[in-house]
Amino acid sequence: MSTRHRLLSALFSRRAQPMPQLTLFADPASKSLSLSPEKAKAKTARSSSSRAAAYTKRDPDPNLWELHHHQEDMAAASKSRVKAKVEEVEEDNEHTKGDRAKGHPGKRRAESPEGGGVAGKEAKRHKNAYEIKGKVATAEVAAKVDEDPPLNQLTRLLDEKKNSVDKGESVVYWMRMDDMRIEDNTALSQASDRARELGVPLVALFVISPGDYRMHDRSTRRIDFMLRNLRHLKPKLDHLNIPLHVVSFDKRLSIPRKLVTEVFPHLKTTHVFVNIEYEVDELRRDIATVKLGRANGIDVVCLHDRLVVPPGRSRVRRGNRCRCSVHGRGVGTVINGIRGVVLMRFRSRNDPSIRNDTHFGKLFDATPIPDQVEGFECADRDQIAEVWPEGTEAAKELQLVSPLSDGAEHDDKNSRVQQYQTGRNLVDGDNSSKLSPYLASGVISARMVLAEARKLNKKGKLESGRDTGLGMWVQEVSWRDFYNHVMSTWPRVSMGRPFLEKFADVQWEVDEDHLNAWKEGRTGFPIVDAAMRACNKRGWMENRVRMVAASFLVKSLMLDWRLGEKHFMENFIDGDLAANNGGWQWTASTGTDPQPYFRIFNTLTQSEKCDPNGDYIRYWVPELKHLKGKAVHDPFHNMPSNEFKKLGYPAPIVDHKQSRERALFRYKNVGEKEA
Ligand SMILES: Cc1cc2nc3c(=O)[nH]c(=O)nc-3n(C[C@H](O)[C@H](O)[C@H](O)COP(=O)(O)OP(=O)(O)OC[C@H]3O[C@@H](n4cnc5c(N)ncnc54)[C@H](O)[C@@H]3O)c2cc1C
Repeated sequence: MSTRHRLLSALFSRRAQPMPQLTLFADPASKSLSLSPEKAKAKTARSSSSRAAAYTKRDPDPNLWELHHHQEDMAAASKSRVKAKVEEVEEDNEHTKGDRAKGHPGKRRAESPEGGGVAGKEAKRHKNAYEIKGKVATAEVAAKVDEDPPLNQLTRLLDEKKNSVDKGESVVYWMRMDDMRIEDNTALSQASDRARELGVPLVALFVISPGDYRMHDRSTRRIDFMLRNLRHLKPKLDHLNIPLHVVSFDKRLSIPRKLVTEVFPHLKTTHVFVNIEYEVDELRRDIATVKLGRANGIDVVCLHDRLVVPPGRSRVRRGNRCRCSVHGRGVGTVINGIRGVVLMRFRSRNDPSIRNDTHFGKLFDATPIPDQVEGFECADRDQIAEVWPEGTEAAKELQLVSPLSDGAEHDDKNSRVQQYQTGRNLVDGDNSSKLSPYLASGVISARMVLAEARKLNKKGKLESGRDTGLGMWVQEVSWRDFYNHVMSTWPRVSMGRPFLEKFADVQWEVDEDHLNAWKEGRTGFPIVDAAMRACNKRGWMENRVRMVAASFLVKSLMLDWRLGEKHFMENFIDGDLAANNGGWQWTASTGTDPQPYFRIFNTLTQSEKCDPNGDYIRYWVPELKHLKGKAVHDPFHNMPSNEFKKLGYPAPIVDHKQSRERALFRYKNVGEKEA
């Protein structure tokens, strides 16, 4: 058994053996797991060049993004460099100004500086109100963007008749941080076809943007995973004689201009292929790149790749509800309709003569992949790398509940995938695939996993439904598709707005101590604390405990769901805006599928259901490791107070019954606080 598999089974298969504490990472007996100070030393890479350049014609009523771009450009021209934090503050302020400049009086904002419900002076005292301020669009701006979502704008742009472009000397595949693979990659596959047609070499490009990562709350683990995957891909591309060119632009809004005016000309290309990212900022970046490219004789081709079924091709609505179950069946129907999942083939490699080319030959070593990104140094990189190794092969090797695992072909009752139906809500064992980091970074594609899932069905169909483990698993993968559909159709959700605007002004508590207790796993609710400590230590959580921890923050502590959304993004290795936002909005009852506000998770009941023997809690909350029986779920109410005190574990920070009533009142009477 490899070191990694030992570690994985230690971390995930808790029933089988006594669970080691997470200090096992530094286990002296296992040298490969101990921290290496040398490795931890970071080299930082940053390229910064500020060339003022004219930007494309602006709309008379510029949207927020373009406004930001303009302001950033002006700032770049006048100042050489401003510290990262200061920049964000300025950007946030411009955001607010921008809304007003467009004639939006910002009524909600005046009442609720967070764009949500913490009113007046109180909000200003809340440190975290500042953190999320500026990332929350006003209701008016969000509604306007929803009217004509950026994906529609991009689609129209791509459908427009375009002028033919000159041949150029290369074709570029611009790899994004969520399509980090060679296999089944639409843009890469089409770029390689085009290069072959034109008889020119294919070049892979990767853009690092710390400013983008800061703005989008990327976790250090996710960025480290990105770099590891990039390093893993480089020799593979090299083997195909494809150079990987890596550039770094701190200012995310300058990317289209930098690429079109500097990078693409340097790569001597007029044909660029990308896979579309469905987040608002990313779509706007692509719109700008396509427009600017066209104005400069460069064709930027944007393709659907991230999802099994591209947005809009499967029904997500029934009546006036937008439901994943409908979508899940839609995915099955589309795939079975086209007789299977179509995987993209990568057909051609560059001619080896590229290496002797005076220009392209140099690209192979010109831009090394940085060891770390400044501001995103991953403190626990070695441990995280052991648990979540990079590369498509590693994803396929996960011996967990996945159609990709060995043994998955046994679709009898012993099959792990079939057991998913009963096991998926249990957190005390090895019950789910752990593929989310790989799917979020595109190290494997959702098409690849569904193609494997389809093979497991005896009739060769893609099952989707709640009746079998496999069907259920496919449905879970459909959630990923679904939330991307939602985000691209209602971009408001990636602008900090609730999907259901009627809950925008729910009144949130302002309590730094409660927020920190939640983040650090010190709430006195063992299952919540276990989940949050797991999040902090391994950058990942099982779905059920994500829901429990999220529900506790929102409904029990009555803290703004966006604070939790941000914290998860900043810590998870699988941080993904669509899935994370979808999960938070579902839990906060502000989202699509029904989780009505009056359905509030009972933390204790959830704990007993998802961790029946308490093993998960004992593992992550060592203060409770000697507790027997049900006391482990609620030690405060099940132990004499002097015994409880000896545990060194906190008493519950809220009363479940009272907090439930408070949540019910605040959701029912949006904008009000109970007397
Ligand atoms: C509050 C909250 C935040 C979340 N944040 C993220 C996130 O940042 N990134 C992320 O990938 N998932 C997120 N999820 C969804 C889900 O919890 C994880 O995808 C899942 O726990 C990953 O474990 P797994 O790979 O073993 O999943 P499995 O159960 O094996 O499912 C297979 C795959 O299906 C997809 N999937 C499963 N459930 C969901 C779901 N509810 N929504 C979207 N996709 C799903 C994932 O890609 C997953 O890897 C969140 C859920 C909640 C409730």
